[in-house]
Amino acid sequence: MASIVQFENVGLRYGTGAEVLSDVSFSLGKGAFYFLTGASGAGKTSLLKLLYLAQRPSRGLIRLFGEDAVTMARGRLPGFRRRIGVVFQDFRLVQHLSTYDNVALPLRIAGMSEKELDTPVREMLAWVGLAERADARPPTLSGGEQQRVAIARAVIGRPEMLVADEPTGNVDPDMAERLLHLFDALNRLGTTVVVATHDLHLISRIPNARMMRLDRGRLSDPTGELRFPPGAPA
Ligand SMILES: Nc1ncnc2c1ncn2[C@@H]1O[C@H](COP(=O)(O)OP(=O)(O)OP(=O)(O)O)[C@@H](O)[C@H]1O
Repeated sequence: MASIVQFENVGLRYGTGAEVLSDVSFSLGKGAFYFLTGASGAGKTSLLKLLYLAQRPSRGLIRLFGEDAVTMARGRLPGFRRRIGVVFQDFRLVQHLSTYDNVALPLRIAGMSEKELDTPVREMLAWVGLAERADARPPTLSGGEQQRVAIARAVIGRPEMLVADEPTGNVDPDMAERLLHLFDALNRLGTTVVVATHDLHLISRIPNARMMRLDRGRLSDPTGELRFPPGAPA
């Protein structure tokens, strides 16, 4: 399988603190589905930030979409980021835009006309159960509703890679399953998916997913040979 991401001996420290990620080496296969697990504080969000280019490593090599992401000129970063859909742990919705406009944003940035984007945006809102909340602004939405807007916005543009940080932390189990189904459908269309979660039930729902586990800043399998979850066919 061709790889879309390669990390070699990556380390990350914030400021002058101790390393929060050390000697992290792995590669992600194009079109595969990964879960990232690990205790609170193990470094999951930090690893995802490196993946979506919000953070540069303190040491090591990162290749993304076949290019060196560490030495890449700053001016090229936005173009790369547009190829990645991100569901942030704290949602980061545009507060003054409606639900509809938040979800439409990636399609507008990609140059789609209002006429073209209306149907996909409305279908996506219906899928995440927010058709009735299309005109509401984020401050009037519940945490679970905001999380669903964030997910809809991240997946609507069919990015090459989807990176999601605890994307079902604020919704009930039925909705979590529905959202996972959305990630699975996107994955079947070719998107490489990386989901950080503590939810073992969710992990068991995608039998072909591979596992990455962080333990205090280190991958529990230092060879980077990422494994299928227990009980799944190898
Ligand atoms: N901006 C920052 N500045 C300094 N230290 C940070 C920063 N962000 C994270 N850390 C530290 O890095 C370590 C890893 O944090 P990170 O958020 O990556 O863990 P996590 O596995 O995502 O945790 P959680 O499951 O609780 O979200 C923690 O010790 C945290 O305090």
